[in-house]
Amino acid sequence: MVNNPPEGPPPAIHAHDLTVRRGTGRAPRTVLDRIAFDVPRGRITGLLGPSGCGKSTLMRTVVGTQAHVTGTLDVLGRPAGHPELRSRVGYVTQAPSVYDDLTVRQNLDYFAAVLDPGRAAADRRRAAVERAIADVDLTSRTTALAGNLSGGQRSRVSLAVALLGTPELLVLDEPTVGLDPVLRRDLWNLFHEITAGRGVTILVSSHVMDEAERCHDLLLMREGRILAQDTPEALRTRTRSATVEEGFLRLVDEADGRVDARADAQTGTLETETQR
Ligand SMILES: Nc1ncnc2c1ncn2[C@@H]1O[C@H](COP(=O)(O)OP(=O)(O)OP(=O)(O)O)[C@@H](O)[C@H]1O
Repeated sequence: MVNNPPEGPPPAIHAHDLTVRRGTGRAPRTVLDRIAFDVPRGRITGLLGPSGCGKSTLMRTVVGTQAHVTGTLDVLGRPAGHPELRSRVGYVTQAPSVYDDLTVRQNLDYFAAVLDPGRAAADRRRAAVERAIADVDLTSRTTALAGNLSGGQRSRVSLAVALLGTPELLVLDEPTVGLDPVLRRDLWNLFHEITAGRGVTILVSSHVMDEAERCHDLLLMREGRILAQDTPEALRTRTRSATVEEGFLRLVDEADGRVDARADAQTGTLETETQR
């Protein structure tokens, strides 16, 4: 691998010269454009940027479900999409992938059976389901139909499914969309517990800049490129900004050569929580 510091463990994700094209026909669009970044292990890395900048595409590429990929993308020391990564990487898509007509426990039993099939694995599956339900704090709702749960609870079921295989890396695509501030805080606390307690690496996307402050590290994206990779504090200091959002806008202006036009950039580049 290239660009790794000599000391410390290798990053959970290493990308170099990574390009993704999407769309059919003669002229597919370049959605990720020769990007390079590292995601350190055992930390929460936030992937932030405006709607349409390529966050979901990058996540799909990391979990190996995206076509038309060129360049280098190593995940947990293997090329993205390697079969060995199936049980080592958990992925939660934007829409909660649960069956509404099954209960919480039935959903988890089903996904556990897909992940670890066979009679011989029954005890292991039962233990994994119990642990995942406890992890997301849904022990009191195991017999509820998923279709009758609140948005936050459904997100938790999706997260529990992703936790079933005890992944080393969790890829979470905008898990807090549509949740109220209390549920968002609870979910972020859960992410921190998962990372601190088990050393799991989390790559989580959001287009709400407030959430940047909850991450250990940030990848700021814009129009298919990485604008910055930093900790929230380093980003604020480097850009002499009070918030990550302000720092992001300053970087956008610098990239556009519009350092004096920040007021323009504030008009809708990003969504803040108060606007949602
Ligand atoms: N199936 C597709 N075919 C062609 N282009 C696509 C397809 N899906 C997404 N795109 C384009 O790729 C770009 C990146 O989309 P992507 O969904 O990765 O962005 P995003 O940052 O996750 O957006 P959001 O925050 O709204 O989910 C967008 O310009 C989008 O129009």
